[in-house]
Amino acid sequence: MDLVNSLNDRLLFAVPKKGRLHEACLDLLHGSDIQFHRHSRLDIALVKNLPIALVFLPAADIPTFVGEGRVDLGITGRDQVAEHEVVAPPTQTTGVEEILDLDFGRCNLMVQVPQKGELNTPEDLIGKNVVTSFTNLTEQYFRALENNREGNVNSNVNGNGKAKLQTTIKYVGGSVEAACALGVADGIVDLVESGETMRAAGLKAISTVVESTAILIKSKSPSHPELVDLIASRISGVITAQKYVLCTYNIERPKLEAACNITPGKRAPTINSLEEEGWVAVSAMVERKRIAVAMDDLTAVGACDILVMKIDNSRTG
Ligand SMILES: Nc1ncnc2c1ncn2[C@@H]1O[C@H](COP(=O)(O)OP(=O)(O)OP(=O)(O)O)[C@@H](O)[C@H]1O
Ligand SMILES: O=P(O)(O)OC[C@H]1O[C@H](OP(=O)(O)OP(=O)(O)O)[C@H](O)[C@@H]1O
Repeated sequence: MDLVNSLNDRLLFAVPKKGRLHEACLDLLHGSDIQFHRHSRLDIALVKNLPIALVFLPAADIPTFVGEGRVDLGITGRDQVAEHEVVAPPTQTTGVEEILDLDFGRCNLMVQVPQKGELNTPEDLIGKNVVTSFTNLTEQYFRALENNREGNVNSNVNGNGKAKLQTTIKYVGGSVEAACALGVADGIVDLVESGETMRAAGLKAISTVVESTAILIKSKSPSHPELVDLIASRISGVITAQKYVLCTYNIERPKLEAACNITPGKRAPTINSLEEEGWVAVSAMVERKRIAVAMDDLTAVGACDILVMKIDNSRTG
């Protein structure tokens, strides 16, 4: 098969090839009925049931490919888009547009220093060594910090007219947390989710550079705009289905208002009369993370026969 020619007329959709976002992206594709078979060692897979080709790329490279319009659609972290945009700010024709927040891959890019030590604020790191995989955002962060420092007069200007950074920023590709213990860095800028990696390395967070989740992005002029809308709508349906459950219960009409305040639904609760005089049946979407408390509260106001159902898929407004 001539793979390159078979990419003609297909929407190109970039997906992280490994790492923290990979599995969740495969689940999203599956839930959106995007069917493909990926041959081992091949980073391109043709979708069987839609004119789309999936391109498996490192999450860090996806903003570049989408931003330059080589790839139409992509999933990556908001942190990666921000890192890319420091060096390639969006123009009218280049850059990416965020279409959807995918509600997974939640983490913060944070400034971290040893738990025990004299460094307690980001300003304490000015003039010291900082190690990170996010050199552009880190440089931008420390440049702002150095510029804002009271009484800062930095006449030391480099070739591109920018003040020379007093803080030294070094790149490492992974295991950033080891840098302080190994004496390579005084502080680091790295991602924190649960904080376990940070604490295990004897570090503490002292500031947030960027808050991140996985996002669906598109190029400024995608080749198949109608397909972009279709994919966004399918993915949005899957995300909503993962985020909500359907809760149904019976309640006496006088208690209905109190119950509806607990389960207002996404738009509004559906209310049907029961054959039994004075009783109604209610169904409403409830955020999965709120459902246990909602059931407690519904019981307290007199709801009964409370059932909770998983939503397989959805299309909601
Ligand atoms: N601990 C985490 N929790 C949630 N999301 C994370 C976490 N670490 C990274 N991410 C998100 O996933 C993106 C990709 O990071 P990850 O480190 O998995 O990529 P990678 O470098 O391609 O993979 P690997 O680390 O396996 O080489 C990050 O830019 C961030 O948006
Ligand atoms: O706060 P936590 O839940 O502990 O997660 C944070 C860790 O996750 C990411 O690394 P990953 O494990 O993906 O590997 P890496 O260090 O090689 O990038 C990130 O770089 C942190 O090291």
